[in-house]
Amino acid sequence: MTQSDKAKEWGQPQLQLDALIQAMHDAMVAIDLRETIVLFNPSAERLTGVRAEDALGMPVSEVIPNSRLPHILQTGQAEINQVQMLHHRSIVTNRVPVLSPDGDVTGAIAVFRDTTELLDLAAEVLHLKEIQTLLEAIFEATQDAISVVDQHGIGLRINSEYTRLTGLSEQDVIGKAATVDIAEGESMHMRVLKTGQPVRNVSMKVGPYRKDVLVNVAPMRVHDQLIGSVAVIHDLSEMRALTEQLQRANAQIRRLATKITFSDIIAKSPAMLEALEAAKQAARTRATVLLRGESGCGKELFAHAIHQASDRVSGPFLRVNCAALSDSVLESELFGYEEGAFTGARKGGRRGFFEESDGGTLFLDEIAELSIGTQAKLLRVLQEREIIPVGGTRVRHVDVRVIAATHVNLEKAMADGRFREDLYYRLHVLPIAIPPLRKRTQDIPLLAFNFLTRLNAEYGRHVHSIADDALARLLEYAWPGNVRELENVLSRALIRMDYREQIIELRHLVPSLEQRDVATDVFPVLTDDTLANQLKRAERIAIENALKKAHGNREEAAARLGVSVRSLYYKLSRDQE
Ligand SMILES: Nc1ncnc2c1ncn2[C@@H]1O[C@H](COP(=O)(O)OP(=O)(O)OP(=O)(O)O)[C@@H](O)[C@H]1O
Repeated sequence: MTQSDKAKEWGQPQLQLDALIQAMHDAMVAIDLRETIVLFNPSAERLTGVRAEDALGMPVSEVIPNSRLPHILQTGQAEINQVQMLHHRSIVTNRVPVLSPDGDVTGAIAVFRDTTELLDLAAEVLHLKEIQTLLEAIFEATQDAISVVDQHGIGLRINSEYTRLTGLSEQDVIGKAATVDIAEGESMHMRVLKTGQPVRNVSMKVGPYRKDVLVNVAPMRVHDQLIGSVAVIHDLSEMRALTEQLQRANAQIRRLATKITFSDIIAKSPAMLEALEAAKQAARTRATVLLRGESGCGKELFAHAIHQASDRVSGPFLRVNCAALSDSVLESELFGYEEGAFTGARKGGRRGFFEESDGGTLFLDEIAELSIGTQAKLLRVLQEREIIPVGGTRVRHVDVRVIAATHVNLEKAMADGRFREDLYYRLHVLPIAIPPLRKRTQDIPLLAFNFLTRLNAEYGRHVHSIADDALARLLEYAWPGNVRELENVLSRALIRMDYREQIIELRHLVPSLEQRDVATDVFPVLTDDTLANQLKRAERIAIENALKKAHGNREEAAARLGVSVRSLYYKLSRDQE
């Protein structure tokens, strides 16, 4: 047969129909009125496992017992989309009668397809949906921020932790380039998409708040094809804050463990040298000492040094913060209690701080916080050198040197009736005033370099100097938190610095010094003082703020304050006294 003969033959409808039936993915079985199989296509062979030559001419009930085709012959009614089992496979069948042009039933035909694969697929989709729900839950529940981009570096997904950390919402990130969240550093998503390799623990700054973070990014692949990358971002500032706290606590422990002596107290200013001299003299006596000075100016340091230089050095040194405990607890802590003093579980007596420090020194910090009742008891101990434990009657003799400290204006507290006059005079035998740091700026460079030496050792750094403008800022700042604040500011500056930097610049200090706004500055210094002093301090804070806004330019600061430059210079020099 020639090609054109074949083409002609193919033009006949019957041949086309046959070819179609043979090639169909659906199985087809047809019977005549005698219920004999007259059509059995290859898909029917595949589904039933019966060869066409064995099926054709056979009664359908013998080949496919549940075909229901004889029933169709009888009823002449079609059955559409019937689900049934065939050799353990699930199939869907359409059964229709074959009608003559007159409408008589001349046979029946069944078209059926295997739906097992479809059902398996449906189950798989369901399983995938479950996995997706699970992943979504993990995605949102994790405490790490996550961002996902596609193979072109376009943002696909972020979780809510990402928004909390970076301050960027879905609107800012989804559909945008992977670089949108970078404040400092290279986009790790882009690097991973370029190299196909994961990156680990890269530090950078992200978002409008320039959050310090540590980033891990991994490529996402499906069948070896890179389809994007996923980044897990850890908040480094929280970690740093915790590390900082830990280091400070460790430093504090080390300081407590090492004995502090007068040589550890850094002093250059005449006011401080005078206070130091007074403390050295006090150490030679057994008299009660009262240390006065603002918070963080070194009162505890002085107390330690006095004890170390005294003849009680081999005895214990104990500190009680009178502000930290409630009145009743404080009394039993100070004077101890005897068995039965408390009902319930706290049975058995206990020695108080006075007994514990027998032969040594008891440092009573924040003495102005004692209630009037406890003040009376303390006065008795100071006068009689005797204590009576809470709930007890037996008097015990104690040999304790008391060093008291306060940042409160005791004269005013006395005038207000909050501090006993007799106790005031009893404590005031040897008062030592430790000046606030702003009154002794001469000490600042020396203190700063000493702290740097210690902090370098603590943080493994090599910071050796402070830039001129940074030092100038340290000198003009008001230091409401005194030496403790200076120590903290330097410590934060070191943490803020890059590991390679060795000089403290103004920018390393600015955030710490500017974080304190007027309100927090005013409160610690404006309490318990004369009106003149309070006004002076308020004025100083106003000047400080104006200088801050004028970036240290005194002419501009004077203009802002509406005073002459001369008058500003005068006020500044008066504050340095
Ligand atoms: N002259 C100084 N030389 C070296 N370090 C100092 C000096 N003054 C204070 N410091 C340090 O500053 C910090 C605060 O000092 P300290 O605890 O003695 O202050 P304080 O007046 O007792 O504070 P508070 O009233 O808040 O308890 C400490 O770490 C201390 O070592």
